[in-house]
Amino acid sequence: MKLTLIGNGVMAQSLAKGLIKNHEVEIIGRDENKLKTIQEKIPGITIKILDDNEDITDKNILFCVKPYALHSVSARLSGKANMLFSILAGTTLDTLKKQIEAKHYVRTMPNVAASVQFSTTTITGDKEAKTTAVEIFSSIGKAIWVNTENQLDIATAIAGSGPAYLALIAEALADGGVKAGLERHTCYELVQGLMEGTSKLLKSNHPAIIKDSVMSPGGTTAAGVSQLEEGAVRDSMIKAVNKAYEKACELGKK
Ligand SMILES: NC(=O)C1=CN([C@@H]2O[C@H](COP(=O)(O)OP(=O)(O)OC[C@H]3O[C@@H](n4cnc5c(N)ncnc54)[C@H](O)[C@@H]3O)[C@@H](O)[C@H]2O)C=CC1
Ligand SMILES: O=C(O)[C@@H]1CCC=N1
Repeated sequence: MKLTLIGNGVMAQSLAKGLIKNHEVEIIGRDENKLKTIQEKIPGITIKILDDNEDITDKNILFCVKPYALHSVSARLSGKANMLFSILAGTTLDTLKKQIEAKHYVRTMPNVAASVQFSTTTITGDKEAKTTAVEIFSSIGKAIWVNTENQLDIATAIAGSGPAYLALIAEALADGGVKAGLERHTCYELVQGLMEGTSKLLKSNHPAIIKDSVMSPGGTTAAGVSQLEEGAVRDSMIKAVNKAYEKACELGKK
């Protein structure tokens, strides 16, 4: 299937890198230099500068611009697309329908791990497009269909923004090791392995069981965990997800 990405930013590039393995991919953007660099980095991709009257008739569009750019970019599009897959945080199906013509509308929330085919993507929208949407996003990781846009906004706060939270934790853990005297490259190697191993365990174990199994009475983990509790790490995580969800709702009202 041919997919046309509109936007040449971070997320469009992450998606293009992953999707090119199984699809024909075209990327339309406003920055010629960036497009040329993308073509060098992703062999096989087609690049195109966004016209003032960009014909999207019958195309399958992945809309990848910032939410605030929706109006200005959609004003430059003409014709009726086949499927419109939006990745815009918060932006509702109703808003998309008012701005861009398409036969089917789908909201998706992938993440940057799309570039390594490990995105966790939440999807909702026209039921007629469900099979195709799940197929496309399964080719770049895990695809989860939800029934409401509210669920997608909550998922945005976990898996869309989530790589930033986990990267922040990874960096902080490494900083802790450096403070204690271990070389930084070794700390990053440890953290990378730790994240990968824990992710594998999480596939078949409840988080509380993993935590309990590591925490020996009077041991190192109990000492570390009690410090995390003092820093209100759990509470901060819960609040972070809720703040991000509120922001997605706020973006949807603009
Ligand atoms: N960065 C991430 O991890 C994720 C981002 N998203 C969503 O993806 C979308 C894009 O985000 P990023 O790639 O991070 O942003 P970015 O700033 O890297 O890319 C935005 C793109 O929009 C284009 N653009 C902006 N205004 C334009 C205009 N007036 N005319 C033509 N092109 C215009 C820019 O040139 C750029 O190609 C956002 O809507 C965001 O909510 C969704 C999931 C994850
Ligand atoms: O920060 C944002 O708004 C976008 C949506 C999810 C990840 N990045």
